[in-house]
Amino acid sequence: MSAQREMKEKNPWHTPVTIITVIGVIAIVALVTVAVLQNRPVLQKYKYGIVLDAGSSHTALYIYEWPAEKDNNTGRAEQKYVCKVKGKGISSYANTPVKAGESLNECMQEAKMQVPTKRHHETPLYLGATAGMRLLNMENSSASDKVFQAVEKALQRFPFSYQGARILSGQEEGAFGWVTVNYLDDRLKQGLETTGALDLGGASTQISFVSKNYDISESPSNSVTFRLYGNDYNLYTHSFLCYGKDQVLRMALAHQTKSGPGTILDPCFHPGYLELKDYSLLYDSPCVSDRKPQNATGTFNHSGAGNFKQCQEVVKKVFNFTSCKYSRCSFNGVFQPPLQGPFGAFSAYYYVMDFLKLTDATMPLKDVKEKLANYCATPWNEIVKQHPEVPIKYLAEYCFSGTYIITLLTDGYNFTSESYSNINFIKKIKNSDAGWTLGYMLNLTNMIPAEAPDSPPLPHAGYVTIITISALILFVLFILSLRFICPSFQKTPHIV
Ligand SMILES: O=P(O)(O)OP(=O)(O)OP(=O)(O)OC[C@H]1O[C@@H](n2cnc3c(O)ncnc32)[C@H](O)[C@@H]1O
Repeated sequence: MSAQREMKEKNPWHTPVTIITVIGVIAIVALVTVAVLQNRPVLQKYKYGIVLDAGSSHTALYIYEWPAEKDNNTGRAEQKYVCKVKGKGISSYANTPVKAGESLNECMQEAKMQVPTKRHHETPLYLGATAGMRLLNMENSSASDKVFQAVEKALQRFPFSYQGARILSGQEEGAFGWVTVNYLDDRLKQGLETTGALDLGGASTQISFVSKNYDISESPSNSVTFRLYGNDYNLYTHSFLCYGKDQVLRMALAHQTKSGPGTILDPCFHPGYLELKDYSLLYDSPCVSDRKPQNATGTFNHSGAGNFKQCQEVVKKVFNFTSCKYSRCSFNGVFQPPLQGPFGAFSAYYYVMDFLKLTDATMPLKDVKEKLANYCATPWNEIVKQHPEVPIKYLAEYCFSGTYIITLLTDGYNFTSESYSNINFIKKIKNSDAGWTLGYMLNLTNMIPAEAPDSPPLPHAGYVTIITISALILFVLFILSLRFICPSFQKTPHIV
């Protein structure tokens, strides 16, 4: 008997405190394990959406993906893939509509490879056309219908869930660009101050921003209201048709050639630049067709003078600053409330300013103008030598486009030397291109809820930490209380 008791007293595993401690530790480990495993992220599955941006200059196909179990709520849709369609925009196939459809095949085949086969049938496919088709539709609506028929036929051959092809209004283009920028920046979900959107295309340009001082009643047609994640937004947006950079170049050239001279000395092109151009091609657009001079010859010599200041004067002539029936206007008698907040400028704003190395937001406006003036004055042969990799068409136009951008922002939209520093020239936000396509898809798939989704009060790590600490505290209190209530649970055994 006494040997047995001696063994028990020597072996600490046999004391009640030890047994309770072991059981307690096992319980805590089990509790924490369950907490960790239960909340462990499950293997992610994705859903997809495809949007074709049928612009005036070209078409691009975007594939977006988002976590399958979170659509409608918390998962963020992101750009997975982009395919640039070869050739020009679909509006350029007005005389050969079937080719508009065929031009999309290569990118659509790519899309088939990019989206997992089992998701093909549930993947929505949209085509949105912008200013190129807006102009074609104005000019020749039956040609525009035929282009759409051909495009529809081509897209319906693919196994995706085809949702239609249509022309976006300028207002939609502006508003969805704004949604994209603010969605990708997580500004909508967090209810933060929003970023305005400046989009410069080939045939139209859009400005969209939220302004505290915007009285909708002054110009209801410029207002778009949203309720997103529980917040109300009253967005000002305007799209200027014909004010994309390709159409403005036509207008500037039309202005310079209006008296029908054989040669024009254009300050917006580099000294030494000389190109024989076709009058009928220049005037082949509703933006300029009414200005075609009666006695115009077949061609004209387009030569460069490379003078930024004079170029600004030429560019200013495409704007009408004289009439405004509202309290304030941008140009062409269009209402614009006071500018507010930061702005993201994308599409051609970015392509041009990036090439000119003028995207640094800290660069003062006067330095931007100075650099641009130097660039415009550089002889054409030097420019070509310095940039052998850049297509000649783009290269020839950067002086003009840069000057147009600065003139549009300052004289057109009224950005000052101070507020110019609020503009960020952006291409992508978190790997997704800035543009209207993502906002368009989010809207059509109802992926941004009007009300804020319920979210767990704590993040996963916080939840596990609190469970662990609480369990440990409870356990220590339990052991202490046992010792207090029942002195026989003392650690030192009493030997009788
Ligand atoms: O919105 P719309 O007006 O329909 O036009 P788009 O959709 O075709 O417009 P993009 O944003 O694709 O392009 C805008 C313009 O920028 C031009 N562009 C594209 N890449 C460029 C680059 O690398 N350098 C200079 N210009 C570029 C293009 O030719 C257009 O004139």
